[in-house]
Amino acid sequence: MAAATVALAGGAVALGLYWLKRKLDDAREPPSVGRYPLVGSYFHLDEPLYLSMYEKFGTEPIVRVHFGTQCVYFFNRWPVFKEAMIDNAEQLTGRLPQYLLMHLLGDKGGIVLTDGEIWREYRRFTLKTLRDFGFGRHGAEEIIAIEAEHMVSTLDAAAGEPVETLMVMSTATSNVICQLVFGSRLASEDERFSEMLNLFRNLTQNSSSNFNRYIFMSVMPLVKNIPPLMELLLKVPSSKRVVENFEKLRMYCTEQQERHMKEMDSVDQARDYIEAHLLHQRKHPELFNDKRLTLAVSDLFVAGTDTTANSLRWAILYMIGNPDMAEKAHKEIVDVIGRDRLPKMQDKPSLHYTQAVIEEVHRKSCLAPFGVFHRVTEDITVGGVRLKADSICAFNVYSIHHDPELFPEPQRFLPERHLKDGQFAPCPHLATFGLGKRACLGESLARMELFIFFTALMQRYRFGLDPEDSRTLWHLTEDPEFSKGTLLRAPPLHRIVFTQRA
Ligand code: HEM
Repeated sequence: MAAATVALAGGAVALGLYWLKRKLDDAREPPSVGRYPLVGSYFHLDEPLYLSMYEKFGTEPIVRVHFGTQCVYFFNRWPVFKEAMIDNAEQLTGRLPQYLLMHLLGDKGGIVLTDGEIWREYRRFTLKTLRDFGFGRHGAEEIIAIEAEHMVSTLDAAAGEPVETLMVMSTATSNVICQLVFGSRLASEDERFSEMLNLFRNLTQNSSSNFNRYIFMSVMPLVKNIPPLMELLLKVPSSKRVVENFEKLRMYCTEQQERHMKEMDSVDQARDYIEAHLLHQRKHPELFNDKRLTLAVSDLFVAGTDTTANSLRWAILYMIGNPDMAEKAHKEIVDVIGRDRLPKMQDKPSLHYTQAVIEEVHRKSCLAPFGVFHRVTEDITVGGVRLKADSICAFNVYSIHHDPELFPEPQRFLPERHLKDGQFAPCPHLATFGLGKRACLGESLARMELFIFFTALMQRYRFGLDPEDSRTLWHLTEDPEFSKGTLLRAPPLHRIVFTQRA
């Protein structure tokens, strides 16, 4: 009896001390969305999280969310975001440790999820190689122009019947990556490619994967110290599905690599990313190998396909919502380019209003609302808050892009924000592609694709909603439902009528 009383009293004291410590810790820390022991903020997460964080904590520079015991610091306003990513660029180059990936592959690698020397070398190699193949120069422009021609001929063939846009746009954007990476238009030429596109989508746009992500992040710090937990995690049906999808992706990339390897003996000048890698890995086998190549290739697809495709889908929807702006952009395009040829990058400097529209699409759509999570590599201070090494950080693109001090009337779609005396003057406070050393590696390619595809569509068509769809524009652009728990803020599936202009 006495022992039980002592145990109870001991438990109560421990709980009290825990509560007191947490109160003291919390007083020194930025506000939290709320949390309970062990489960963290799970029961406080109002989805979509980017929106509830903006509505409840819009004026707070940093907000904390607890994924189980793992605290994540969200930079919620521009000054702290910039202070973190620019002033502390080197210390923000870490990523979440990928124990699961390492467990599956026996290795780490790729670009998006890795860090340290492997990331640095892969990022440098990838940027250089894609640049050599015309990333940011004529090579990529030619590839995009061919895809723009295919896109408009698909839309012309629909002859005014409603078209589901995600497939058309993502086929075009993934063909661009296919050409640079595989040297062919696989997205159109291989029947299995649409299955691959669906797998990418499952990783980024499936709201049920939110729960997985929460569990994943919550248990990761424990997995490191308790290996059987990893085995258990891999048996949960939802994580099993993610692993299976990932495996299919990996197998597909491996097949493409093997096809290239067979032809490699006769090649001393690389024609695409895979060949460049295979040649490079002969010289630097200590860092570059087949497994890491597969991961780097799937990173380029996951990061480079649906991002650009969905920005285009947003642009079309915003033009439907703002027909006067659509007419103004169309007139500018026809005045500068005419109707007889497709747009080129050389036209860009003359198309001020069109560029401002695209910039406003980036601001308003907040495509990747939390970017990709970062890990702090050594102790730093941001916004007066001490972030210890291994702290996890992210940024809330939605809060930054809807800050009324930076963007008056933030809910309005206003291309004029990015014009000065009629000239394109992009607003410097956009977080679309991230900032600093880990900013989007594909930004220049994405911008080139968006310019050519969007301008080609605006030159040729009027856009309209499917008359048989009962949903309004609000359901497709503003309804919080469709972006609950997803990594990408993509409009729900819908069809658009493309009417050729006279
Ligand atoms: C509108 C289109 C796009 C948007 C909005 C976008 C946005 C982003 C964002 C927010 C990040 C994370 C930045 C950070 O961690 O702080 C990122 C990373 C990345 N993006 Fe993009 N992206 C787009 C297109 C592309 C394309 C076309 C490619 C492919 C060539 C690409 C490849 C990557 C890669 C490889 C990373 C990881 C970089 C690293 O970790 O070092 N992205 N992107």
